[in-house]
Amino acid sequence: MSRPESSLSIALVGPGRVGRSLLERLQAHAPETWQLMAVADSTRLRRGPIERSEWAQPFADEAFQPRASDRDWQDELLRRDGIPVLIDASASAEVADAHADCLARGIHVVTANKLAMACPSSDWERLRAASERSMYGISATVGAGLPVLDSLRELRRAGEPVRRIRGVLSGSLSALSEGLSVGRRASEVLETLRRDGLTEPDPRTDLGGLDVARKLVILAREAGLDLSLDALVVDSLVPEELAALSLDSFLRSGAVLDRHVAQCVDRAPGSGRHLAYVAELEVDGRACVGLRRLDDGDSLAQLSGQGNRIEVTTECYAAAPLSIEGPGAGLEVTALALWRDLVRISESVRRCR
Ligand SMILES: NC(=O)C1=CN([C@@H]2O[C@H](COP(=O)(O)OP(=O)(O)OC[C@H]3O[C@@H](n4cnc5c(N)ncnc54)[C@H](OP(=O)(O)O)[C@@H]3O)[C@@H](O)[C@H]2O)C=CC1
Ligand SMILES: N[C@@H](CC=O)C(=O)O
Repeated sequence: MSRPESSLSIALVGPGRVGRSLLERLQAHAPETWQLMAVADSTRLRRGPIERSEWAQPFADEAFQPRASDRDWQDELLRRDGIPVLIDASASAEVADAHADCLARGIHVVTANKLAMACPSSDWERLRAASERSMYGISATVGAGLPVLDSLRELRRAGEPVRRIRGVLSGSLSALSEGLSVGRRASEVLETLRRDGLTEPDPRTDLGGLDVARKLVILAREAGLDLSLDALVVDSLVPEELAALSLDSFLRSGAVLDRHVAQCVDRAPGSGRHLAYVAELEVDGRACVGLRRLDDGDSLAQLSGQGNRIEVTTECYAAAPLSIEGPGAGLEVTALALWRDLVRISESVRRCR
């Protein structure tokens, strides 16, 4: 006998490229019992319940207000009968800071935003403890939903210690490395990647290695290893003189970027003919991310497009690492990862009834 769907009361923060893709999916496929109770961007708030026909365009009419306190709509989510869920599809530190509070108050959180999971060590214990109170869906934060975080969590629960993680963790840098290998200019490749929704809102977060560093911290934490951003060696592809410019000025500085990236390519460690931006973590805590020249036989040299590959070495997976490969960025795969976490919350609540 099929049981009724759980009713979810959803608030979505960050209806940008990823957020809109998810809203379209929700509008088309969410069970009737799911309600959209709030949508907020950096300045606007639309309170619900919102008519389903308007989910994909929540700010299309004037039915929104300036965004003030989030506490009000969070309180309302908690007062409703449905299961309260916050979806964070922003890249905002302010929204990330609210994850631990929401989880501690009984609001489940589903996020594409990596900032909370990659927080400083001093904040980590609080977030970890809060995520035992409510469900924390983080599948979208690494590999755009490739099943790597689930695998690491299961290895940890099974008592199988992780010794090493190595991989290509950025879809945009994977595609950039491929473009550079065949002689394309960095600025030209970057423009296409931005248009296709593969970069961070500010692509310097990708080029500077910070996005990859955050993902490595998230992988390490999910594997039960102690790593924080300040312990990582990060090789940046962003020239210093472009680091503090406004986004528009940075995007107009293609020639400077191209010269700098060409120097980074010349200086990249290794002797092979394949370029890749590689993340490495050893069990003793040594961790680095940077551009490398890889030999033909290297498994990471075989990637194309926005391909990611994550290799996990454990005692059982010693001779050959556990390897997970697939597209590591993209609006639809990321929205699908968020959707899968929502379905997981809905099903797990249904099972507990
Ligand atoms: N693209 C991809 O392949 C993947 C992306 N992600 C993650 O998805 C997230 C979203 O990326 P993307 O959709 O490209 O980003 P966008 O810039 O397109 O959208 C970001 C959204 O967040 C909103 N926002 C910004 N600051 C705040 C704030 N303080 N409070 C509420 N909303 C805010 C923006 O609103 P406003 O317009 O008002 O600023 C906008 O609606 C990022 O964290 C990214 O790392 C994760 C995996 C893969
Ligand atoms: N900008 C990121 C998107 C996913 O996290 C990437 O390039 O991998």
